[in-house]
Parts: sequence; C-alpha cells; structure tokens
Amino acid sequence: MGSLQERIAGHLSALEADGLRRRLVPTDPAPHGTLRRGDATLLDFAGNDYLGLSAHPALVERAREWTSRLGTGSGASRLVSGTRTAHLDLEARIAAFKGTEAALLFASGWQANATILPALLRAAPGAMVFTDRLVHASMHAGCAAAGVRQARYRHNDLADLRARLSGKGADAPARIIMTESVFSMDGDLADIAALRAIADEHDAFLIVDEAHATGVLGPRGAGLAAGADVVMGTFSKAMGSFGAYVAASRDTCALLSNAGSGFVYSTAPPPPVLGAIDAALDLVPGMDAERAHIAALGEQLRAGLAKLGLDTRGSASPVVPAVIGEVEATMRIGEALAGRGFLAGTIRPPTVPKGTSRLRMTLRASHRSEDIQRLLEATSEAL
Ligand SMILES: Cc1ncc(COP(=O)(O)O)c(C=O)c1O
Repeated sequence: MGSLQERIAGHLSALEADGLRRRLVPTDPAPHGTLRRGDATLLDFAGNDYLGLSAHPALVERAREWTSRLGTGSGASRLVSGTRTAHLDLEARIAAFKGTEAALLFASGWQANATILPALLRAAPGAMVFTDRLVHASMHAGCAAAGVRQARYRHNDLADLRARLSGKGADAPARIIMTESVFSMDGDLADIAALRAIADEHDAFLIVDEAHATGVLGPRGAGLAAGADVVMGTFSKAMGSFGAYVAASRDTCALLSNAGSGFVYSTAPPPPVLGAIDAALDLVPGMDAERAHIAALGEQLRAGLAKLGLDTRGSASPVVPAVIGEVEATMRIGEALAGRGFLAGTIRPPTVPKGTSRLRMTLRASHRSEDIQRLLEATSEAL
C-alpha cells in the first residue's frame, strides 16, 4: 500500500512514464507579445491575450487608479460585508455590453462554470443536462458538483443532440444544453442560432461559455451567444485581466447570488481587477480593426498548416490547432518550435482526446503576417 506521500510519488511517476506529467516552466512577459524563457525570447503563440490588452497602458493605469482609491482587496463575499458600488456599476456595464437584463461577476471562469449548474439544479431538481462532448473541464466540474448525469452529445452534432432531447430528455422535468461558442482546444464555433431553435423546440435552457469569444468575436467584440439563457465569459483572455461574468436574466443572476456556492462563499473580485475590466470595456467595442486583422491572420495560418498536411479541426477563431496525434511527437515538435523562437501550446490528454495531441496556436493583434509566415516555416522544419 504505502503512505499517501508514496502514492503521490507513484502517481507522478506514472504520469511521467506516459509523457503526461506537466511542469511549470518559468516564462515571463516581455515587450511586443514576446516571452522570456531562460535565455530565449519567444514569440507568444500560446496565450489567450488575443488583443494584447494585458499590457495596455489604459488597463494598467485604471487598475492602479482603482487600487489607490479602493485598496487591493474586496474584504469578503459581497453578501457578507455589502456589495461595492464598483461591482454593481461594472455589472450594469457588462449587461449592457452583452445585451442582457443583468450580469454577475465571478472570481474566475472556472469558478463560474462550476457554480452555475449546481445553482440551477437547486431550482430545477432532476433536470437533464446535455453537454457537447468537447466542453471545458469546468463545466464537467459543475455537473459533478450538481450530481447530474450528463447526456454528452457528439461535438457540434445537432442531430445527435435532438435525438437525445427527444429520447430520455422528453421525460425529464427540465432540460439544460451546455456548449461553448468558441471551443477552446479546437477553435471551431457552435451554431448558437440553431441551438437556440432546438432549445425552444424542446423547452430547454441554453448555457453558452464565451471564454474565447468575448472581446475578439461578434459585433463590438461582444461574443456570439446572443439569445442564450445564460452566457458565461471570462475577462482573463481577450479582455486582458482576470475574473469572469455570467450574463442572464435578473432572476437567473439573483438565483446565482443566492444559491451559487462559488459566488456566496467566495471573496468578491478586487479593485485592481475591476479597474482593468472597466478599462477593457471602454476599449474593446472599438477594436474592430484588431479583430479583422486577427481574422485575416487566422486564414493565413490555417491555409499554411493545411498545406503542411495538418488538421486544423474546423477552426474559425484565434485558436488554431494543428493536430499531431501522439503525445511524444507533439512535445518534440513543440520543443523544436521553441528552439526556433516560437511558443505554441502543446496540448495532450486528458485536455484533448487520446490520439489527438496537438499544437495549439493562438493569434494576437500584435502578430504580423511575416510572423505567421516564419511560424509556418519553423513548423515545417520542426515536422
Ligand atoms: C472554455 C473555457 N471556459 C472556462 C475557462 C476558465 O476560465 P478562467 O481561466 O477565467 O478560470 C477557460 C480557460 O481556461 C476556458 O477555456
């Protein structure tokens, strides 16, 4: 048997043997969308700071200003020591940005997703949950915390979803559909209008994760999920800072602030983060030129990867995968790219299904067409 410490060591060794052990590699931000790793300077094709806002002077300055005025911490859960005007004002701005009745701030996207479902199930016990097979781990955490058994439909397969809703779903007291508008590891999109129609046909509630759409896709960068019952999105990616929102009806937000464990029992997001979000909301609607530039870079990168014979999985966003297959080859190619000055994500199971390990290349507004060309040449050599 051995002690728990021995079992931990054993588990880590097993991960190592399968090539699946992760390590935290010191990598610090440097100017112009680059990263410093040891002596090397790498062009960042791995992060989610699509608009480069995390280093934008307006966000930095507003974070500083709100910190000077309001301090570094929020002190408690908003239900305990009273909500701050800054939280309420920001939520009103988010609701206006998303076109919903209300919005609620969360400390992180993971936390929001892990919270939404258990709260909804409090209001609708026995509801059946239909999740796209590729939804993010945090939504599975929400399902597990709610104790529901998910009906997982094939990725973006609306016929499969319909069949499941008409089958077992028909007898359930309520039905909830969960998807992402941009899938985080494939970069492809869900058809939200079609999902809305299916949800209406089957009297189902539609929840959409806009983590990778917020700021970078849709009119004014407001995402692609208009019409969903609950939209969750993050401020940690294109919005350049941290935290998350849920945008929904007033009643749904009130339910989350009453029955959402990740809201009720967690300290509210702090002033520096609120300031950065506030500044991002000023800038993002006017960044159409950056969004168009990123879209054009995406076309260039996907076309180039296809020429190299790599599967880009229907990507139509700043997330561009290049499927390699096996773990070892993926890691080797990722390292070879780093040796040539490019950091691309190397994504392995359990984040993606076995046999589909991949490079995950992400685009930023600061990338130039020449950078994509050089990345493609380096990928070709690394292959
Ligand atoms: C699709 C998706 N949802 C949720 C999250 C979690 O968001 P956060 O990083 O703010 O916790 C992520 C980020 O990793 C994501 O990719």
